[in-house]
Amino acid sequence: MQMQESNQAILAFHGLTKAFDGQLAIDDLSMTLYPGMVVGLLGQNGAGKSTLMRCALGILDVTEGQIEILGGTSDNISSAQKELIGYVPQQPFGYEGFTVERALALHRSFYPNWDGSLEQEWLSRFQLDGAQQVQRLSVGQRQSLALIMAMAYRPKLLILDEPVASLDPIARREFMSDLFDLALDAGSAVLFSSHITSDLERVASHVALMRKGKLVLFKEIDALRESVQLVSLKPGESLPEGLVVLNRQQDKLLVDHYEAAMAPSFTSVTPMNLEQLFMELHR
Ligand SMILES: Nc1ncnc2c1ncn2[C@@H]1O[C@H](COP(=O)(O)OP(=O)(O)OP(=O)(O)O)[C@@H](O)[C@H]1O
Repeated sequence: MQMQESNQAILAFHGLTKAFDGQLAIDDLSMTLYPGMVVGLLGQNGAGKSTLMRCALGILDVTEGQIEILGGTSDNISSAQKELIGYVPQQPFGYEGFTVERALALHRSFYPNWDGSLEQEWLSRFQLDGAQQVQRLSVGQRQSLALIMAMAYRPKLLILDEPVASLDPIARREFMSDLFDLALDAGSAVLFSSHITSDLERVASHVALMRKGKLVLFKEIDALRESVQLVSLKPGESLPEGLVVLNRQQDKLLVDHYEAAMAPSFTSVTPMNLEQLFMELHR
């Protein structure tokens, strides 16, 4: 996907650091999301993904650094800006005691740009019954409802913390393609975390890989297949200039910024899919 750098950033982290009781959860992280970007955030449990999202939304104060969000800053998000942001936390939710229909009616009233036909389309897609009590919904149905609530007003910025973990494969696949359409049609940016690397490969334009609070990799998913490789150096050869070592395991190196011209320096060069890359990074 072609990104226009001249577009105004929708979300930008500048040297973000977040500590809890002196323990770093985010460590000097910088990353910018432009319109049309669907960024898949990948990292082990505790890597800092939810913390990053909660800092972006001003739910958590930052320890150091700045976050720009929709032309403002995360410590002072206006109600007009909030109408342009959709967020689904890892554990939605509220609306206990409401039916699905009443919960949606209340939620809808906060968003002037609510798209009723999109809401109806998704309700039937997820087979949600408007008369059902919210507290009686299954975990996956609640997640579906949370997604409708976060997306039916076509937000400019959509932040989803493991949005599909409880969805069945059919719902997941359909939702994922909607996500992509939303970003492209509405010129929105999406930041979503997921442990399902195949989903991420299918819909993300970019992957952001976090390890222990640091952003280890942030690049277009297509570029990843070229530039990240598992290599073994020929005896006596030194590492080509420009190559960045992400991890080292005996004679195997996981490298970024690989180029075909560097091949003579290695006895083996193995491309990685996202899951393999993730495994190699954490060996
Ligand atoms: N409110 C908090 N108080 C103290 N420590 C916290 C708090 N929230 C998160 N942490 C710590 O920050 C680190 C990052 O947690 P975070 O929830 O961001 O990870 P994550 O990548 O989202 O993990 P998962 O994939 O399990 O959801 C962890 O060590 C966690 O214990």
